Amino acid sequence: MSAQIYQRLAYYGRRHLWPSFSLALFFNFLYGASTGFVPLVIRYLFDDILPSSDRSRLYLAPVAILVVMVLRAASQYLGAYLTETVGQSITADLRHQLAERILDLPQSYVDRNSSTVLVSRVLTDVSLVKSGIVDGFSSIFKDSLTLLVLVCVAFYQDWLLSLIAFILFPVAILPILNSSKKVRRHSGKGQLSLAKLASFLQESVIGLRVVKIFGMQAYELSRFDQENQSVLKAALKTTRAKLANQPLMEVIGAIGFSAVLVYGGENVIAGTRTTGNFFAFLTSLYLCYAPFKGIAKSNSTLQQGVSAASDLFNILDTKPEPPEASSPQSLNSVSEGLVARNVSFAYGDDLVIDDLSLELPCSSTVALVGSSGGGKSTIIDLFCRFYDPSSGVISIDGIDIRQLSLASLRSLISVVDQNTFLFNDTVANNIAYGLSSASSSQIEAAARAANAHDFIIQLPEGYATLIGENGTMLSGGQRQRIAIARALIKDAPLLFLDEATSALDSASEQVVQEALDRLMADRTTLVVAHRLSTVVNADCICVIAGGRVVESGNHATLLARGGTYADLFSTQFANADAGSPR
Ligand SMILES: Nc1ncnc2c1ncn2[C@@H]1O[C@H](COP(=O)(O)OP(=O)(O)OP(=O)(O)O)[C@@H](O)[C@H]1O
Repeated sequence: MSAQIYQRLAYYGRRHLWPSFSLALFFNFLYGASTGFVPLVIRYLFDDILPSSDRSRLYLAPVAILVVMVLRAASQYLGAYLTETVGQSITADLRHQLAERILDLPQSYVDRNSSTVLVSRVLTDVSLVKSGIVDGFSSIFKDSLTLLVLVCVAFYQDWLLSLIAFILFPVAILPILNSSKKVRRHSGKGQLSLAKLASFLQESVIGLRVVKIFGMQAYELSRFDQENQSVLKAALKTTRAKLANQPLMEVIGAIGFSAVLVYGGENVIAGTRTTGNFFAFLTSLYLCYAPFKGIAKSNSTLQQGVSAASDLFNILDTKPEPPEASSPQSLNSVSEGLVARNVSFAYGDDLVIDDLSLELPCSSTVALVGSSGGGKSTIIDLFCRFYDPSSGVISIDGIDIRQLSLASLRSLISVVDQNTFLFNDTVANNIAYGLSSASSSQIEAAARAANAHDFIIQLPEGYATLIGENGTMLSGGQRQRIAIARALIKDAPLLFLDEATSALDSASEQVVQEALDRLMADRTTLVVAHRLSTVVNADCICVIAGGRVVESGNHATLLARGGTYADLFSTQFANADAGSPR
């Protein structure tokens, strides 16, 4: 499992193999090799220079050490910088791929997962992967090279003493592997809890009005604290697993060092070993200690990165849905219309659309009405291919929409619903969202047609005004008119209106309805509406109940029939002094 993750991370690294990674390898090797030079100089000093009382060679030694140390410092700087470059570039690639995948995530995935958890998880995971690669992997890499050089130097100096010093090192491998698993497990749980925590906070901020009006601050805080405790527990477990190796390393190091001290010391006293030889060996051993401990420490950082990478790869492996046809077709316009034949669809096991058949002829207006939960919005989602039906066919001009490329299908459709989503950008950019190349005169024309121009020019910076997160600076009716202007600019032949005026008061509704009338002109329109007054002029009204069409016809026919529509209509006009239908 983790081998696959390393493999995939290595795959990302391939692009940076030359020159960054290769040079990083070279400089890290140089760094390790230069460390190994120190004990050799010490041995030379004690065994050759000092006994010979040769002053010229004595002054040469510090010069040599200085040169090597300058080389070492430069290697350290360049090695660290290049490794960081590789790590940062890999994480940038990963971020790009994640953004690409998130923009393509299946709607069902988005329905199942909290958006904040997803977003904050991705962000924390990416930063952990970065630390795993840059801090973890690069330190392990550098320390391993240094350790390798020092062990070689030690064996070169004295294989027997080296054997005594290093014989216990392999004992540390099993506990390290064991703690790696624990670090991965607890760190994964901690990341999830942290993401949930972020989600709580964001929800509380977005829903602050509701929290305050219901006086639920204490309740929200207790929910937060519960998750906060989970984060704390996971963090402490991760820390315990991380720290577990340190004492073991110390003990192994101390045992090795003591054994060398006794055996080597005996040799020096017995005269079978020179002091220089022994001191140089002890120096090698001492120098081994830092990289040896460093490997164990960095391994934990690497494991956290591996755990985070595994979560990110799960997102990357989510198949985009719905799938594109193997050789998708394109349509630039609609000449016949849209037809749904015997379409069924379920959210999980919950059948919501049941053998529905419906026609939306070109240039006509068809209305979907009916009680809440009947499946009207789901029908629009199916027409946009946010979901695919489990059976039946939806076609445009006789072509199954699954055979059309997603881009082509969606270029034929504009949707205006009651929850218009606006981006935290300028008014102009929000209007031009469907056509980023739109000129300012096109934007203004669309805004005028959408009855939005007058309020836009009242804004502090007119069309250049930033409208805040999801257009918080605007009223519901203003947001709707921006959405209508956006649809006008897109100029798609199919228009789906889902309760586009339901959230508005009658004065705003009138202004928005006027704009909608302009938008609907010469377009093929599907309107979902609860207020029947808005759909009486439709060419065809379909009453939806239990995911199927239970009645259809124009207003007059349906009223005359005296069925469900007639009941709905009379109830609405009896309950509300809604005035006469348009
Ligand atoms: N993303 C979803 N996941 C699971 N079930 C869903 C989802 N969206 C809607 N549903 C369920 O599907 C059914 C139909 O919902 P839909 O929104 O299509 O009805 P509707 O007729 O548009 O309702 P309304 O008039 O209240 O907007 C409902 O029972 C709803 O709970």
